[in-house]
Amino acid sequence: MISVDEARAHLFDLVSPQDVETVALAQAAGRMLARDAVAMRDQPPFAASSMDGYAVKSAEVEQHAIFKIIGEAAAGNGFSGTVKPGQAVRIFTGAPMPDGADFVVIQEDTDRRDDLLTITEAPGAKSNVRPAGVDFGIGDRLTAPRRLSPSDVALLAAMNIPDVPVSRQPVVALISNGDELVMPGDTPGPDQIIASNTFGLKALFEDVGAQVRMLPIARDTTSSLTTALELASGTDLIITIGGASVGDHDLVEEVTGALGMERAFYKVRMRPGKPLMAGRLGKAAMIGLPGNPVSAMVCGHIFVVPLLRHMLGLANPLPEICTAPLTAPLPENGPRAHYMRATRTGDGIAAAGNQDSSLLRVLASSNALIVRPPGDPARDTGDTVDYIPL
Ligand SMILES: Nc1nc2c(c(=O)[nH]1)N[C@H]1C(S)=C(S)[C@@H](COP(=O)(O)OP(=O)(O)OC[C@H]3O[C@@H](n4cnc5c(N)ncnc54)[C@H](O)[C@@H]3O)O[C@H]1N2
Ligand code: MOO
Repeated sequence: MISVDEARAHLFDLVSPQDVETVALAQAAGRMLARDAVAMRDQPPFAASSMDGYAVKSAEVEQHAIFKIIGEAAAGNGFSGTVKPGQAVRIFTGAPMPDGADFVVIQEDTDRRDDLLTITEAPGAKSNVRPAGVDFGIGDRLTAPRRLSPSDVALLAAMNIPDVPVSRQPVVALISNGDELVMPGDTPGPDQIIASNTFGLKALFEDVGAQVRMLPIARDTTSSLTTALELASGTDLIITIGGASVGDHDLVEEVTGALGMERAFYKVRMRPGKPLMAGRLGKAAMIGLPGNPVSAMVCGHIFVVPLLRHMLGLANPLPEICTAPLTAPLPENGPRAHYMRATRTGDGIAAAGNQDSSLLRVLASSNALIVRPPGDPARDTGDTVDYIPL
């Protein structure tokens, strides 16, 4: 059996970075920026007023000063003249500052009678002028790779970038297999349960930017699993769920072998998730996840999410490792790395009492996985442990 790090290295070797494609800005949210975006303009492109008021010369600003109003500057319609001593221009938020003016007195601090303006309150030192290019200037960059957030999309729009180079989304095929499985909403027979893993994994992988195709559940026959795997052709990553272990009805190894899978590894020194397998199947990478629901989800977090992030071009695709003090002791760990469902609170972190790999309720109420290396000795309350936030 190989270690988690070795398994991840093998997995990364099975894929290449995704091609770059161009998408319209309106479709860019959530996509991975593939090349730096470079601003082609300054923002704002001119010194602009940040308030509604009157543009004047700062040297003349004092309480009781009087000005003659000579015109108006609005957002989108600037004032073309020049402000001379003793003059003011009515100005609105976002309007270009008129030549000659470098201060905006907010209208609450003034009294206007026809064309005469009096400053009634002592204005503060703040000029209420945004310098040209204060947000960004020509040549400023939004650096790649980065997953584009709504704020990034707003910034790209302001930079006047209508088409965005992004990494093509990895297409993932998900194949649950087992005679016991039916889809949520179906009526299970007396020996059947609901296929939950497909849904949890789909959500997990879409959350990091993959496109997921949920294929029909394969039955426990070689022909059914073969058909499902054939339906997955053309995808970047084929993931089977269940049937990975040593039981008579665990067919993934046999069927993928018959289809010519070049196996990279089978079985990892970890818990849950030991019967993980991976290799290449045609042009796609293939991962066989264990069927136990928590094992499948933990392997999704530990292996598949980093693999997808790697395919999308991120330099640091691995899960973030944090540390926290234990609020309850832990027994000695066995020979496999253990990813323990746990709850992180303000006081520290505690593992759930029951770590059975079938318990989705425990997983759903956990917000962290404590990471225990193989052979980790017993730990006391207060000892620092590593964990991965979920
Ligand atoms: N003799 C041994 N038995 C087992 C070993 C072993 O080393 N020797 N390993 C155990 C471990 S660890 C795991 S994990 C499981 C994994 O087995 P499989 O990958 O073959 O999974 P299945 O047997 O098909 O299913 C296990 C369990 O999970 C349920 N399941 C499967 N798919 C789904 C799904 N899509 N949604 C919800 N639940 C699913 C399935 O009904 C079973 O209850 O093997 C141990 N056995
Ligand atoms: O190691 Mo299996 O993946 O616990 O249930």
